[in-house]
Amino acid sequence: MSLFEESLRDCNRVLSISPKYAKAWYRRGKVNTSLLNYEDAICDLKVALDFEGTSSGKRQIQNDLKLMESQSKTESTFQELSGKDQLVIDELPQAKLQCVSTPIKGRGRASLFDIPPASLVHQEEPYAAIILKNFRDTHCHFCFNELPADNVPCTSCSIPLYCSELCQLQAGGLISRKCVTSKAIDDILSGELLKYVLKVTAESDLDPSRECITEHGHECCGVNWPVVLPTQVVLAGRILVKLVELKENLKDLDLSHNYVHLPPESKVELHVYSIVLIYCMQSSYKSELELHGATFAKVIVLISQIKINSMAIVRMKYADMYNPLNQSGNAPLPGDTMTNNLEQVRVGQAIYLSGSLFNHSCVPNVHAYFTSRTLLIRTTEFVLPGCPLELSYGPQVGQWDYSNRQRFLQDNYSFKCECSGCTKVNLPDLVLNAFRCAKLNCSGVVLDDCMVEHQKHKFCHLQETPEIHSMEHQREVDKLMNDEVKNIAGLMFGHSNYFPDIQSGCCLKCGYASDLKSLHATVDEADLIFQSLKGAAVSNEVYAGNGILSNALSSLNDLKSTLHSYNKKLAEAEDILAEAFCSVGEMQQAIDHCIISIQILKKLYGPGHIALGNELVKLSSLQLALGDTAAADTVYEMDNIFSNYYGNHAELMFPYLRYLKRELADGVWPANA
Ligand SMILES: C[S@@+](CC[C@H](N)C(=O)[O-])C[C@H]1O[C@@H](n2cnc3c(N)ncnc32)[C@H](O)[C@@H]1O
Repeated sequence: MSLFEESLRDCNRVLSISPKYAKAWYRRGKVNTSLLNYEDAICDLKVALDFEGTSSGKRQIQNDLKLMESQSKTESTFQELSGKDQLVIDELPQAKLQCVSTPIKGRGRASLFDIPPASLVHQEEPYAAIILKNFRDTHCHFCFNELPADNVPCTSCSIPLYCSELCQLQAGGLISRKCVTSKAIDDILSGELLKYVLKVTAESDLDPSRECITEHGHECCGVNWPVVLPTQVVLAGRILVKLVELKENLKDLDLSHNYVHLPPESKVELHVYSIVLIYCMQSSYKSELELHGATFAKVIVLISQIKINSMAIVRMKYADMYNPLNQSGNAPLPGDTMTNNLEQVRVGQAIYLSGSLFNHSCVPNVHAYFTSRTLLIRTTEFVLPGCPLELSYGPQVGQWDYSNRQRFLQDNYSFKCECSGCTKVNLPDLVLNAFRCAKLNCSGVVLDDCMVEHQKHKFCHLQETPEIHSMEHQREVDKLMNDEVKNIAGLMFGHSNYFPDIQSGCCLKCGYASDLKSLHATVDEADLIFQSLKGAAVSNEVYAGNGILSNALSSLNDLKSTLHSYNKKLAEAEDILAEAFCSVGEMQQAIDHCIISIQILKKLYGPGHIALGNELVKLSSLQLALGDTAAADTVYEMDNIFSNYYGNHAELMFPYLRYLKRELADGVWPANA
């Protein structure tokens, strides 16, 4: 079944009960050979040899040992790809931060000194965390990594599942394994082999200084209420338990909350949930959480604090082909392409007390990610002293337009975003969903009703304080290298007194009026065609002759004559075409469309943004498959982006980076190169 890690743990369990069991050592050696852990495999076989009682058994082990010793000299690709030792990262935040406060955003984090890009500025374990309902059966309830086949359940209620006894123990569970003492085996083994056996059969790798938390303890007494209550309410329960256990029941977590901004029906809901939660917790904490108004009020505030301060713990989801270290343990074959989308999935929800002091920006200068349940925050650009460090709570400029970002932040966090991306005019917001001017040779922007409304809002801001903003706008404009965009922007912001009269359907550059209804109809029609092409590409139903590709190409032309050249829909259409051409083996066409998609995204996000990293993975993979030497530059660019956002953790988070770099270094090109 190729479940090598699981087999290894089974062997360990057997050996902790019966440390002299030669067959289990022999099996362990075989499993370690499959995992290419030759050093351990050789030790396993040596121990097996010492414990083996029969001469035929000893002969067999000796033969295997010889074979393994010669095998271990030839290092394999897979060993390098999965070499976990090389992925152990020991890095602590270096930069000094300060807490600042502004009237609009409240408290926030800022730099004290210059901080170079890719610096780790924050690292924190959660105060409390919980797995999301959809992942209860697939991910470890403590570390949130994917569960192996031999998962370990909670010792009392068997509902939460853990990936190892270590996680079970840290989540407050008990383990039953006995510790093997040297007395039991030192009549046979000595020296290095004795140490090796004791290490393998040790009770657990738990560092005694590490905190063990009764994260779930109170929930398993009686009815399984966490399945029924919303995640945020269960998380509130876990925080209460922690406060009680630390004898700090009355302490306020000092986090901001949105209770006053909530509509009446949401307030009522909060009151009901707080009563239900306290009742549920009575079986474990009757005396600490009394049924009276003060306790309910505390829980109401706590849940509203969780609403705006908790963070989603995310994991990357790869299509099988993407992951060089997939279940089967096979690296992708040379020529395998990685054109599917990489998806981020939210597996858990947690409260990080200091991490929640980072405010939001739609043009963030720091990036948050997670290893296990640890929050890590890294700068993505050079930060000057005193500059606020702001991460994105979800939406970013280039990804969504102004109105969608504002709506998301209002709905989920109850605030009106006042970041620089939302208060200053920026070109991505202008072109992201824009149409193109229908007049010949005009490259102007045409906005529809709702886009006009939002751009007007920003221009009002601009009109109020033109002298402060003009320099900023000039810088914005300079950042964009493309002449066409420079023209549009120059026309709009070039003269400080110029305030264009933005009208829906009219070109901002020449004033020519377009028929918005027919523009929308063309886009809707093309949308349908591209969605069906996408579906066909995913299910491998695109064939050179079935017309679906030529249909999509003609829709692409329609889109090009309707949408502004940097409209995001064009990037998406080019991306779908790249995937479809790849699925029919037309690699050069796939590369060409992929490159155009990336060019558009660069205009929207700016070069070096992580959104481009994923696209560059696709491009480099296609280029490597075709033996295109441009792959070297693409891999270099991709590597820079991932290193900027994930520092030393880049290859740990995205194992295929190592594979792509290695393929490039080895020059593993297909025959037609
Ligand atoms: C997680 S807290 C951040 C810390 C918070 N400023 C404090 O004083 O505790 C999120 C809250 O900060 C404020 N905030 C964060 N980013 C903001 C932004 N870009 N614009 C306006 N308010 C913001 C909002 O009140 C939001 O609900």
